[in-house]
This record gives sequence, C-alpha cells and structure tokens, in this order.
Amino acid sequence: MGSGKKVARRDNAGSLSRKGLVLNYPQSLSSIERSQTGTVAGAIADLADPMVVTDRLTKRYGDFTALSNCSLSVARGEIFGLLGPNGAGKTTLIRSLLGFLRPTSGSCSVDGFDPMVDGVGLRSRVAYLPGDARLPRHMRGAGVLTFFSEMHPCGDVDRSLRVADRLELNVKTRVAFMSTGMRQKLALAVVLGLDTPLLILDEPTANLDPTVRAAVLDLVVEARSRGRTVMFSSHVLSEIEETCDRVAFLRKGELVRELMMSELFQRHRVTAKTTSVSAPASISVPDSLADRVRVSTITRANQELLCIDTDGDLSPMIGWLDSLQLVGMRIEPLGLRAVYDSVHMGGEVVV
Ligand SMILES: Nc1ncnc2c1ncn2[C@@H]1O[C@H](COP(=O)(O)OP(=O)(O)OP(=O)(O)O)[C@@H](O)[C@H]1O
Repeated sequence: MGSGKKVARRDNAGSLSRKGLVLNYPQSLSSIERSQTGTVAGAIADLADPMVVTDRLTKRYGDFTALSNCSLSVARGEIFGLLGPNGAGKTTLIRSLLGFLRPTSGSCSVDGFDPMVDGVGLRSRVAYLPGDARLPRHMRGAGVLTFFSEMHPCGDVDRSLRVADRLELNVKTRVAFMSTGMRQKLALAVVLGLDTPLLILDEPTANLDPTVRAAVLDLVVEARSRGRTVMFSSHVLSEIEETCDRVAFLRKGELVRELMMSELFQRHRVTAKTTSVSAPASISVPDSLADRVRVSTITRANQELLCIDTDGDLSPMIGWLDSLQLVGMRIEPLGLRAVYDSVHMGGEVVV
C-alpha cells in the first residue's frame, strides 16, 4: 500500500474522507494528549466535568426538525446509550457533535472542543464508527488497518490487529471479497484500535452474529475500564441494557427521557391472573408504598392480567404482595423493553 496521505483528501472540516469510512485527524500531532480520566467502570455519572455537552442543540432541514433543543451531558468514563426508532435523530446528534453537521441553533462540545470552532482538534479526541462505514474495496484488511492507524495520531496498528484477532477477522482478505459482517468487523478494528478519549459507535453490532456481538460489547466495556468514554446507538435493547451506564431516548428529534441503568434495575413488574379479588379496583396500596407502586392491567396472549409496576427495593413490598393472595404471580425486572414501549408507543408503564 502506498502512503495513505497521498490518496486521502481533506474536506473543509479537516476530516479524512477516503471514499467511505470517515475518520478524523488533527493538523498537528502535538495537539493530542492522552486522556487521564481513569473513571471507575460503572461509576455514577459525574457530570461536573463532562466529556460531551449539548445545549439546546437543534438541526433543521427546511421545515423539518431532525433534532430539537437537545440538551444532554455525557460523563467521562461512562457508556452512554442512544436509543430511538428509525429517524429519531441519533445520527444527527452524533454528526453534529463531530462537526459534520452545522447546528441550526444551540451548541455542543466534546472534551472542551466546540466542533464549529476547532473541529480538527475535537475529532482528534474521538474515534467514530459511522452506521454506514464503507472501506476501500481494493485493499486487504491489514492494509486498511495500517492505513487508518498511520492517519490517526491515536492509531496503533498492532492494537487494531489485536482487535481484528479478537473478532476472528482474516485480515488477509481483500475488502471487496469480505462479507457485510466481515467489513463491519474491519471497521470496528479500525475504530477500536484508536486510543482516543471518546469512542462514538453508531450501531456497532449491526450485521454481526451473536458471538461477535458479545466480543464487541466486551471490547466496549474494556474501553470504559481504561477510562475511555463511549457513546453508542443501537436498536438492540438487550445490549444497551447489558452495557450502558445511562441511556437517552430520542423520539422525533426530541430527547424525551434519560435513565440510569441502575435505576432501571430497581424496577419490577408483577403480573397475576385477574380475579374478583385481584382486579385493580380491589387492590389497596398501603400509604408507605403508594409513591413506588402503580396498579393497572395489561393484555398478554389475549388474557387480561393484573399488573403492578414497582420502583425501588422489592423487599418491603413482599409482605404486601403476599397478602394479596394473587394467582399465577410472576415477578420480572421491568427491563428496557417496557421503558422503550412506554416512551415510544404509549405503553402502560409510567417511567
Ligand atoms: N440531509 C437531510 N435532509 C433532510 N432530512 C434529513 C437529512 N438527513 C437526515 N434527515 C432526516 O432527519 C431525521 C433523523 O435522521 P437520523 O439519521 O438522525 O435518524 P436516526 O435516529 O439515526 O435513524 P436510524 O435509526 O434509522 O439510523 C430523519 O427523518 C431523516 O430523514
């Protein structure tokens, strides 16, 4: 492979665009400093000195608002999930953060850099996996890894090769002859090989089999344990649930809910058959539990069930639940699915 710099071209934001996968590098290597965050994995989000801040960030295309007044912060060292249906504005938010889109109004910063003021400096702090990563088809996997690791100041080809190995990718294969999943693995090896303070992954596990998905999630968690901050979007609720410390829900361009995963794990749903004594109207909730319990009905497999959603420690509720003499009682963690349904489809759960 020849020198990548000869074939690369810069766009006016200083990014490297080589017919596909877009990574970014600064004009000057001396502007790079390694992250010294060292945040403990899974720690409560410390938002005193956040890695990412958006303030009423808005992006409009003509009359259409793709992102509306979005204000959020991502703490250093946390894994922050972005959830939302197709077209919710996740990619718009990510690309605005990176300076690829100019906001209509509002502002944002990454590690103290404003993308509209110093996009190059900002992008030197970030490794970004686009949702539609495309790679030079004529190159072999190893060549692609070398190319991008030489281009980025935080690159290290040995690290990229180790990631490729973890993902069981044959890097001798030409990109043109790779399957969709193999190309995704290669793009991941490029991005995860860059030792930047922030990692932004747009649907990183798309097109991957379950074993490789698990390996990718392990790599994400390892990145956090080395003090890196990770933002990632996914449509797979279980992987957000397993991996993220906090999650934001976007709907029609609006940030509608933020949730700490530790909060979610404190929520449970109790279901039971509806009988004359277990109809919602007959259930009396003690005052001590009133603000942590919500009683309703749901329909599952054409059967109406009594549904009790609880928030917080279950142990003080066990005696009360027992006193209700419910038939066919099941207790399950509420899970992200229920929250997602509640936020996006007007489900029964109030969260
Ligand atoms: N250049 C553009 N011009 C007009 N509308 C656009 C443009 N780019 C994006 N949009 C619209 O903005 C909205 C948000 O798109 P975005 O790609 O951010 O969604 P997303 O949440 O990432 O979706 P997905 O989960 O499908 O990737 C969509 O309705 C999309 O059609």
